Amino acid sequence: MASRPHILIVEARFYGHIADHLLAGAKAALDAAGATHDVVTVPGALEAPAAVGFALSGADGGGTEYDGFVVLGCVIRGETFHFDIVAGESARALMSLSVDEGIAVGNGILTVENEEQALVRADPARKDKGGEAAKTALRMIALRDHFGA
Ligand SMILES: Nc1c(NC[C@H](O)[C@H](O)[C@H](O)CO)[nH]c(=O)[nH]c1=O
Ligand SMILES: CC(=O)[C@@H](O)COP(=O)(O)O
Repeated sequence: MASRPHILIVEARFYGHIADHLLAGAKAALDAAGATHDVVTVPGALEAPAAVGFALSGADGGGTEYDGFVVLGCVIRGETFHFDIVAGESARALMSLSVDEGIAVGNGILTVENEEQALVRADPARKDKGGEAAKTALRMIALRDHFGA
């Protein structure tokens, strides 16, 4: 793994107060690991995979300055099928990017039934899913480096 992994955090701010918690947890985990990071925001979880793709293509059209990616967001079920689309498609697209592009991704997009479930999972002092996603990205960077991939 790079001496100081450089991470892109993609933050979906559909629920800003939830995103704030997730971001705090992710930043704390990256800082504790000695990693550096940049943060970009997107409107919602559906846009998060595209942001990763933009970073991968980059200004020079190839490669990326980032060793890995942490994607943060919160999808809360409403009255319609849209939850399934947003939750399912964002996860599917991130999974496809990680497998097809061989990139290290920590998926910290919460998919929950209500705000209380989201708060418990976003809070760094409780389930800290943002920190968990950051640690996952770092682990996958190390694993990729182990295989020389
Ligand atoms: N309902 C939630 C959304 N919906 C918005 C979509 O993510 C997307 O921005 C919109 O469909 C325009 O393309 N996004 C979340 O992140 N969380 C939700 O609960
Ligand atoms: C997950 C969503 O897109 C959700 O906010 C949509 O709510 P609704 O299904 O009530 O329109």
